[in-house]
Amino acid sequence: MAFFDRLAERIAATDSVVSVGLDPDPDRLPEHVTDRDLPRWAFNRRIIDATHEYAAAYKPNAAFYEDPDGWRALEETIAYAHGKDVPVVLDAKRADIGNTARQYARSLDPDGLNADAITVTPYMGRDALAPFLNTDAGVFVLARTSNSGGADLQDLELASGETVYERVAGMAADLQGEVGLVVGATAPEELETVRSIAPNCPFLVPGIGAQGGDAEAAVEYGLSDGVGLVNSSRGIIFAGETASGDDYFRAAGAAARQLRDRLNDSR
Ligand SMILES: O=c1ccn([C@@H]2O[C@H](COP(=O)(O)O)[C@@H](O)[C@H]2O)c(=O)[nH]1
Repeated sequence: MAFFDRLAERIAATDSVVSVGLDPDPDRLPEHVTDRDLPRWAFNRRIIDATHEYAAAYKPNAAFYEDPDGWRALEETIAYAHGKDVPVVLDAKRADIGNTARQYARSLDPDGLNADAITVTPYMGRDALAPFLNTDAGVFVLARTSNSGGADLQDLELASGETVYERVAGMAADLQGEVGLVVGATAPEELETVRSIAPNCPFLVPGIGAQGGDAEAAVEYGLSDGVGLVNSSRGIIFAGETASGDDYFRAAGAAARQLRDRLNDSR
């Protein structure tokens, strides 16, 4: 089944558009997982157990797994999320010349990492995105990112009068495939603009919680026909930082539930 149909089913089943970001920063892992064989996997497993009923998706950022043990932890994490029926968006911000992009796209293959969707960067243009598009997997194209430097290039005005991020949104909306857009909740006006350019694209909206973005705008503009994802990573997985033992993970579950409920107030 195509990614956004599966995501729609998951959103309906959980009544949630929350994407739980699995970014297990080694410097912030609780002591009781650091002595395990694969601490990031041990941590993610407990987080998934605590949050899956509120999770429309999980979003591991590849940056937190870029070493041999990390890759094993990521494989285990994705398989475990699938065991709970939760789709996984690999936030890897890939794309490259064709033969290289084809290798990156293996992250979406069942005999690769088996992620359900991936984030890609539009900077190299359409051909660099093509290898990600001819499958049922979801492809979220970075349009207007949540960091302050996102404005440096993405807000530049082109000779046509449109901004770079508007051009990216238009290009992505024209692509064939399971295409969505990444637009940060820290840029609510840009969120509204991108929604008007790409009315049928589901958005992946990071930047709420730790980055202080606008959760209400994320819901108002992030969803297309009810489908889209609003991500929080540190705000959920480290919600229990001052707690210990099982309370640590209970706090993550409570944070995911509270975010679901808060977002649902605006749906
Ligand atoms: O524009 C973007 C694109 C990606 N991200 C990623 O989302 C999470 C956000 O984490 P928080 O802890 O909720 O701030 C993280 O993996 C980022 O790399 C983003 O923030 N903004």
